[in-house]
Amino acid sequence: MALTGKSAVVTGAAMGIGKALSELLLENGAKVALLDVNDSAGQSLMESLNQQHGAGSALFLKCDVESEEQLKAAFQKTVETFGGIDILCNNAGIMNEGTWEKTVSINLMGVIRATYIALEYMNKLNGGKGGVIVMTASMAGLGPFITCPVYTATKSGVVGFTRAMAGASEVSGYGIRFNALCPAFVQTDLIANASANLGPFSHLAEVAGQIKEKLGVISVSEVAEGLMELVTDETKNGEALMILTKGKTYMQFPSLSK
Ligand SMILES: NC(=O)C1=CN([C@@H]2O[C@H](COP(=O)(O)OP(=O)(O)OC[C@H]3O[C@@H](n4cnc5c(N)ncnc54)[C@H](O)[C@@H]3O)[C@@H](O)[C@H]2O)C=CC1
Ligand SMILES: CCCCCC(=O)/C=C/C=C\C=C\C=C\[C@@H](O)[C@@H](O)CCCC(=O)O
Repeated sequence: MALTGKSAVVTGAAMGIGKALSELLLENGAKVALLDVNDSAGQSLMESLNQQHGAGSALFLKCDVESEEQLKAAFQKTVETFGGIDILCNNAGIMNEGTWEKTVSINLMGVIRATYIALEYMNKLNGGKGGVIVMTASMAGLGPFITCPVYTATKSGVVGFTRAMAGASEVSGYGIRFNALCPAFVQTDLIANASANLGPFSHLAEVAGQIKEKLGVISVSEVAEGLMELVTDETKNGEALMILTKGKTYMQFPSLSK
């Protein structure tokens, strides 16, 4: 799938991994709607991206993935501006074991909320053109990250949702591929602020540090390269791509249907 002329929506786009995903999509010729709760970071990113890639190539829309109403308005505005949606990156996420309900609401419910709204525009059965939806899950979604049980639960849920939606789409003929990025530690504010957000597991901060030391920390651009592979390779559907300092691996899972 070539990206020239394609339209993408990225949630949590103002900073960190979402910013890197948006930059690489634009570099490859897509137009990008940047959805984020952070108004000032989102506005200034849009201005700088439009200077680099041409006026109108990036559109910032203030949007909280916890709000169905804000998501619906943002998707509608994207379609009005860019003429459709070909790519959705469900990237917005937090790690906070203290405010665990919010972690579930953003990381898992936000992904499901945005996906179902996107289907209204992308699903070939509704007159859409199809496309690809990529979730930023985590390596925590593949095995337990013991210092962050709720975060682990949300990311495991995202991997399961992605793989089940991939099968449902294939069998139903939605024309949409679903894949998940599963990076280990990535150099962003999320891990910089992590020790203060461990809630009832704050006594395990040192253990989290040891796991981080063992696995190493990758850059946001390494995650964005993984996104490009999952978006452009049309054979990829229902994949969970683990990204570590030592490279990328497609995960193998037991099959329930084949
Ligand atoms: N940093 C890491 O080590 C890893 C992060 N991830 C995942 O990557 C995704 C992005 O995380 P980072 O870039 O590291 O975090 P970050 O904290 O650097 O950036 C997150 C962005 O999401 C936005 N955001 C937060 N809540 C939102 C909401 N309710 N609605 C819309 N936007 C919202 C923030 O304003 C921010 O711009 C998350 O889903 C995270 O779980 C996955 C694996 C590793
Ligand atoms: C194993 C799965 C990787 C998961 C990466 C991810 O998706 C999210 C990570 C979230 C939190 C990271 C926490 C890191 C914390 C440490 O940097 C901190 O606890 C170190 C404290 C210093 C010490 O050694 O006491």
